[in-house]
Amino acid sequence: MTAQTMLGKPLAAAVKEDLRARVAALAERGSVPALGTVVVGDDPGSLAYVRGKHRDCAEVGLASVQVRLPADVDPAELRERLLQLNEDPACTGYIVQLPLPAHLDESAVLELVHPDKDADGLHPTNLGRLVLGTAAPLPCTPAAVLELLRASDVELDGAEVCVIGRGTTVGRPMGLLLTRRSENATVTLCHTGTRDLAAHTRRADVVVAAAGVAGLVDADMVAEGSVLVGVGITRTEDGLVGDFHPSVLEKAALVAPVPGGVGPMTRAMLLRNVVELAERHPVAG
Ligand SMILES: Nc1nc2c(c(=O)[nH]1)N[C@@H](CN(C=O)c1ccc(C(=O)N[C@@H](CCC(=O)O)C(=O)O)cc1)CN2
Ligand SMILES: [Mg+2]
Repeated sequence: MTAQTMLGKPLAAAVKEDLRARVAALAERGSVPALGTVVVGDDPGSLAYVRGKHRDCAEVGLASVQVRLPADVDPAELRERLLQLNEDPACTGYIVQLPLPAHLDESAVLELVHPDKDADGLHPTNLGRLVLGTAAPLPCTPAAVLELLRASDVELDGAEVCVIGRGTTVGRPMGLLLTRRSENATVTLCHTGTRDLAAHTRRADVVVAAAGVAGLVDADMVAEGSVLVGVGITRTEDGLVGDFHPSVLEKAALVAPVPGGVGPMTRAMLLRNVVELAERHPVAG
């Protein structure tokens, strides 16, 4: 079997087209939504991702504003800037680009973002809403994985899904999304302490790999005809490498590649969150 691929770009383009119309409708009602980005330090990868977010905003007609702070910023100064964004009526929602420098407590920083302005869906209140199944902005990467699976008509009802990675931005919320009644999957959440990873991945209809370990899952570890979604990404001398070894392509039915699969959709999901926040809490621009 040679796997088909689930590509993120065409799907992201369709999402953006829908969002452009919704942003135009908001503008007609006098509301101009804007995304804020907060970058601490000058990590080239983070700066590139944030540049992409501002470009994406412009593409769909959203305004955007960037806050940049030095890598050694005083936590009190960062707090002050986030509280200003919480109060700023021109900012619909914002994100704090991760990872943060080591002297900052990531969870404490994310908790400073007002839940109504949480464009990344990572505030504890919004993660709690995800647990309860009430309306909330969804974390962008798990939402992107779900949209890719839906677009390819992957049957999730009753499916065995193995998620590799227990982080707050991907693995844990991924498990919560997939086990909602509307998705109805059975999820096994694996991590670095999992004793026999292959036993879990081999049993799965769908594997979502967010470990960030290049080539971690090879053909021998997956079922014939399975659906594989790559999230983890490693930069090597040979370029970007995902968590799935290329050998899986001979065994799987459907693969979301790295790069080119989940990444572009993650960006589109951030835009969708901003537009939904604006529709829920309109402000005059
Ligand atoms: N506050 C946040 N920080 C981070 C998030 C996030 O969702 N919110 N996710 C990642 C970085 N990220 C967005 O911020 C992101 C990563 C990768 C891609 C992407 O399109 N990847 C491409 C490859 C492009 C490349 O790296 O050269 C792909 O997979 O095809 C988009 C967004 C961590 N921080
Ligand atoms: Mg830290």
